[in-house]
Amino acid sequence: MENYDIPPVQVALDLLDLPRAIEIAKEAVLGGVTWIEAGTPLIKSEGMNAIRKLRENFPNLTIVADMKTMDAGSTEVEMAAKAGADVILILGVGPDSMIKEAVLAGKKYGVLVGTDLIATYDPVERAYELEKLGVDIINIHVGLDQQVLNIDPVELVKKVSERCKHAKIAAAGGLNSETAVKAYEAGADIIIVGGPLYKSESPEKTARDIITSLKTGKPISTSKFKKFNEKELLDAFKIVSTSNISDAMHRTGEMRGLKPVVDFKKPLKFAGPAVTVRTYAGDWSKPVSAIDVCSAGDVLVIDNCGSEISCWGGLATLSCKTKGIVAVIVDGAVRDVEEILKIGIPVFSKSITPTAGEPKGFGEINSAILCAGRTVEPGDWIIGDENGIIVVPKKDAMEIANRAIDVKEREDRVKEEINRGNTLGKVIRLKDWELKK
Ligand SMILES: O=C([C@H](O)CO)[C@H](O)[C@H](O)COP(=O)(O)O
Repeated sequence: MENYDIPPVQVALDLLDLPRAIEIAKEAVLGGVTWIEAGTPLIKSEGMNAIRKLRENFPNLTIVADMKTMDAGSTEVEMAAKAGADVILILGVGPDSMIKEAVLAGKKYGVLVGTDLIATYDPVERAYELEKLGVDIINIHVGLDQQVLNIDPVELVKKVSERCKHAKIAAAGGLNSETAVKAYEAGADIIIVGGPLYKSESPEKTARDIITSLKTGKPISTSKFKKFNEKELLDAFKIVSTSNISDAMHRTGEMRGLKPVVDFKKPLKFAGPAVTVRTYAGDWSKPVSAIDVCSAGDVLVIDNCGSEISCWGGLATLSCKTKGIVAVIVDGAVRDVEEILKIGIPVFSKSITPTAGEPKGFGEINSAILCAGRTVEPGDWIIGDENGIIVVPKKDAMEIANRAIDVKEREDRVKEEINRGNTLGKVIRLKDWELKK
C-alpha cells in the first residue's frame, strides 16, 4: 500500500455490474483515486469475482472489500483476502466473537480489517471497544438510506478520532468536493466516496476536484451530489422530474385522470406545498375563498368530487396570479380555457365545460382531501411537469426529494454511457435483471 501526504480517496463501487464498475474505477484512478472498493451491492451481485477482477485490473492499488460481515468473520475475511483484497470491511455492530475472528484472520492473511460503525447504538464507545479488539480501521459511515435524511458523518468523525488513538479513521457517506475536506479536518485518514464518483459523467474530474480540495484545504463547490434539507425542498424538487420522484416513491404518489390546461410550447414545471379545499359538485365558493388563504408559492388542490359542473375559471385563475399561487389542481371541471392559458398558471382538471355551478359555501379549506386518487394533506408537496402530477407527503418530503435526486444522478451517468455509443439495455444489463419469477 502507498504513502500519502493527503488521505487516500477510496472509490466505493456500489454498482451491480462489474464491467461498468471497472470502467468507472479506471476513470476515477486517472483523477487520482488510489483505493478501489468493491461495494456491498457489487459483491452481492458478482461475488468474490468482483474482487479478483479489481485486483487484476489494478495490481498496484489498494483493493477494499466492503463485505459488511455480521457473522462468520474468519471465513469472510479469508474469502476476500484470497480473492485479492488488501482491506476488508465488516460490521462493528456484529458480536465481539465475530470481530475477534475477523481480526485474527486478517493477521493470518496479511490484510487490514476495518469495521463499519453503521447502526451502532453508541458509535463513539463502540469504536473504542473495536479498537481494543484489534481492528485496523474504524469507518464512520452514514449509509445511503441515512444520507437522504440529511445526516452527515463529519461530527462523528471528530468524536471518534478523539476517542481512538491507534486505529485509522475512515469516513463515508455523502462526501463530495465540498465536504471531503471537512471530514479530513475532523480526523479522517481515509476518504470514501461512492455516488459522486460512480454517478459522475466524469469520475476523473470529480476525483480530481476532491483531491484538490484535500490538498488545498479548500472545498470546491458542486451543484451535484449534495443532500438537501427541509428549507431547500423547492430547489430540490425543481431539479428533478415527476418521473424521478415516481421512481423514488416506488411508483406511488401520482394523481390520475387529470388533463392539463397549459401551453405545451412553454416548459411546464411547478412545485409547492398544498392548500386543500373540499367542496361539492360545482360549488365554487370554498375554492375561491381558499385563494385568500394561500401564500405565494402554494399549490391549490381542490376536491370537487369529480363533478362535471365547473367550480373554477378565468377570474379565479387571475386572482391566483395576484397571490403568487403556482398551480391549481381540480378533481372536477374548469372553464375559460383561453383565459387560463393567457394567464399562464398551470391548471389541471378532470374535465372542461362552459357550465358553472353556484357559490353555496359547502365544504372545508385545509382538511385532508382525496384528489385524483390521492390523499392530500395541507402542506404536502405537489410537483407537476409535462409527465403529470405527484403528491409527496409533507413528512417524507426531504427524504423523497433526496432519493429523487439520486435517481436523476444515476440516470445522468447512464445517459453519459449511452452517449458514448451504448444502448440502455446493454448499460443496465437488462436481461440479467428482469424479474425471474
Ligand atoms: O458503503 C456504502 C453503502 O453502504 C452501500 O454499500 C457506500 O459506499 C457509502 O455510503 C458511500 O456512499 P456515498 O455516499 O455514495 O459516497
